[in-house]
Amino acid sequence: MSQAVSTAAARAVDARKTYGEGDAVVHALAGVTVSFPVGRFTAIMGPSGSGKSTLMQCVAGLDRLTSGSAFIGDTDISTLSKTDLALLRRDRLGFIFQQYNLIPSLNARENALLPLTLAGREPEQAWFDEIIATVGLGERLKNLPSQLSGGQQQRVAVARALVPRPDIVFADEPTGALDSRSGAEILTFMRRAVDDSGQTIVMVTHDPHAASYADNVLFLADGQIVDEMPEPTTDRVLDRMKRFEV
Ligand SMILES: Nc1ncnc2c1ncn2[C@@H]1O[C@H](COP(=O)(O)OP(=O)(O)OP(=O)(O)O)[C@@H](O)[C@H]1O
Repeated sequence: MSQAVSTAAARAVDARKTYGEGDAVVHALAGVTVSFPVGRFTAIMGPSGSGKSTLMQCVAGLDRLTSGSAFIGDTDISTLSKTDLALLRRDRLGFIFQQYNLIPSLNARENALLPLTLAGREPEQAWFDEIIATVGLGERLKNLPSQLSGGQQQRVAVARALVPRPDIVFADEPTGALDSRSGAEILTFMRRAVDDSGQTIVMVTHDPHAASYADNVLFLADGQIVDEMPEPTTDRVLDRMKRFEV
């Protein structure tokens, strides 16, 4: 990638991840060097099994590379202990998954504040209020997850990821479980966080329309980055994905 190292919120250098051995070996990542620029929204696409989730998990410190390095800012996370990695994830990263992963016994407000509560940090009230207003949760803050629709639960998960002002938000199929309208709302919130607050977002998706909200799309195939597309549109991403199918 062309971005200077100093503007990378996260990056990977010759990242390799291997599963199994002998005849059964799988090179989930086969030497990926990539940079995720600060204040930009990057989507990762590619056929099933191309290594998208593995790349995200290894750069986000949820899994370890077999070789190569992954950095969050200037921190080489490949060398961190399990405990330091957990602290880095807690203090510097936000996560949004397809399944919202809310705590069933906590209401929407408590769920949205959970990363701060766990870190012993006080919320910045004005910022919290702004995010809650943006994602349209004001009326629902006292509801338990079971009293919310899927789209509303994902709004809570988006608020939970953004409230601590993380260096990066990693999102894995954030709209995968939502209808198209709720999905569009979630993507609009994510886009707004980048445009209005300079949030850095990295998102894995199968959906060309979801990818069109990003500033740049990276295409993976067989564990390698094979293409990228700045300023994507749904149709152009769809066309590029079709070329993987031949
Ligand atoms: N724990 C594991 N053990 C063995 N092989 C694995 C494991 N996790 C992933 N793989 C393999 O690594 C490759 C990349 O998987 P990965 O989940 O990163 O792909 P993906 O592009 O995210 O796929 P999908 O779009 O289907 O979610 C695949 O061949 C997968 O089968």
